[in-house]
Amino acid sequence: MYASAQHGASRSDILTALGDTKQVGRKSCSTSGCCGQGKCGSQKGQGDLPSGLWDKVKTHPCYSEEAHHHYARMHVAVAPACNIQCNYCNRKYDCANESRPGVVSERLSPEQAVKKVLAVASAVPQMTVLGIAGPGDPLANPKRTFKTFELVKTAAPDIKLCLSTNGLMLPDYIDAISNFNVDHVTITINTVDPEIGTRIYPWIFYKHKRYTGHEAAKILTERQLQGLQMLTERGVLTKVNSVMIPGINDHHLAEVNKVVKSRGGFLHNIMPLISSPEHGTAFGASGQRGPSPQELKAVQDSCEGEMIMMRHCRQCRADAVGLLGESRTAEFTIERIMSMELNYDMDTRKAYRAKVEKERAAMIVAGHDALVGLADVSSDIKVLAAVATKGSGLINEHFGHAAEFQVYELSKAGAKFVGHRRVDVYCQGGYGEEGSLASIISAINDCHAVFVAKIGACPREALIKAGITPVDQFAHDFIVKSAIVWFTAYLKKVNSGEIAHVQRIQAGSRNATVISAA
Ligand SMILES: C[S@@+](CC[C@H](N)C(=O)[O-])C[C@H]1O[C@@H](n2cnc3c(N)ncnc32)[C@H](O)[C@@H]1O
Ligand code: SF4
Ligand code: SF4
Repeated sequence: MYASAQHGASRSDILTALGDTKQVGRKSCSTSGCCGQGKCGSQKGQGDLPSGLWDKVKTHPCYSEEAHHHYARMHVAVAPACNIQCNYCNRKYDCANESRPGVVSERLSPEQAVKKVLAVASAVPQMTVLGIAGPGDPLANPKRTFKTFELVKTAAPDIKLCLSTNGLMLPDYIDAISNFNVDHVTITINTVDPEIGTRIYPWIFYKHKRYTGHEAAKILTERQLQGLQMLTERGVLTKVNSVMIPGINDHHLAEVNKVVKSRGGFLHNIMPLISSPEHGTAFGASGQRGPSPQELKAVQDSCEGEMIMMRHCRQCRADAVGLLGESRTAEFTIERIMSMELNYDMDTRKAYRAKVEKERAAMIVAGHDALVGLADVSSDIKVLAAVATKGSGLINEHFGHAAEFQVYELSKAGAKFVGHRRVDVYCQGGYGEEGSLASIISAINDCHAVFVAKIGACPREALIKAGITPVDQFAHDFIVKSAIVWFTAYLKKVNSGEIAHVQRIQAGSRNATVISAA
């Protein structure tokens, strides 16, 4: 969503919260994308949320794009079994360096899981959410799943609980989900047409029986939609994941979006198929490709309407820990946790959140103020910009250390987060830098600029040669504000004839640019 639509409070509320009442009456923005009341944006965004809903999502890194800069999540791998087979999933393949759904290094008992939650919560005060997302299906392992929730709810009551399911057993566990105060549920719905389902799901196991073909896909779809409706009736916020599989369901995802929206889905996360022959999946073996970033964005854009589209999913491992895009899993192995001193202090966590909220408010105000400057420039140009960040909404990563770039679309409406690109880190200790630089340039080739905290002479020169402007004058400043200020200056130069606006070419090969290997 756009900078102008990233929060549920008005600019005045924010300034008041900041204690800056002097500024409350200052001119607020009046561009087409921003009404100056925080309820703005050319499309439905979280700025349009009623405050009750905003309160539910404002510290959830997956349910709020804006929150993902500040808050972390963790998954505990307590659910090994699954009751269906997807052609893109092989849970036996594990690689500690790989971030991809279904991948885990250690499976945990509920008792180990709660110990891990307390260890992470003590060390990472920005961790707000515990999710169970496999490596199989949480509802195919109900005892382990709900035991974990029960233990965590008692030991760490300030942590939100989440689960991610294929939905087959969802209607049977709606009461348990409500009783354990699971705040957020994700259902993977790749199709609402059983015919398409036959190409994604070879079998399901339901009520002690194995089903295949059309019958299997029909049962799965009906149970998923029934479960979604039941969650909506109970007031549980539901995210729908859809894996985009070119040639199979890409043309059908707009229909999925309509159907899940009509049943009360809150957020739609269309994510790219990850498929490599070495993962040992049916799609990997058949050569089924995933979408390019441009194909993914086009489908996400086509679904943008009444339902909020999630574009910042990192397709995490089933034992992921940290901010989205950051991997701290290796710091919290069972062996290490057992020897850790736990210091789970709710007051410290609360104080940390209060500090984060102040910083967040300052960031939003800075974005609003930058939009005021943009309001005076007329143009319908849109450009993409890549950003190197370690979090907190700041440009605070060195070009050479970035393992991903966040991508923003800049237009008169503001700065809108539209995705991220995983890259090989440029600094390789003197070996292989040329190769990684070429692949980074290929991955962000559709961007006009790259915002970094610092950049060396060699990559700077190569980026300029490729037509991408390296921008380091906003080091450690807010991303959204800086991007808008840079874009305002860019438009002014284009309008005065000082520079010519050129369309950027598409980002490079699919393998170089596909989002996260999660
Ligand atoms: C590992 S699953 C665990 C939760 C549950 N079993 C499910 O499928 O919803 C978490 C998410 O990762 C997605 N996923 C698994 N393998 C994938 C792949 N190869 N490419 C893209 N998404 C994948 C699933 O579709 C699901 O939305
Ligand atoms: S439902 Fe989830 S865990 Fe089961 S096969 Fe599909 S992706 Fe894998
Ligand atoms: S997989 Fe996506 S939705 Fe799940 S925790 Fe990671 S970023 Fe959030």
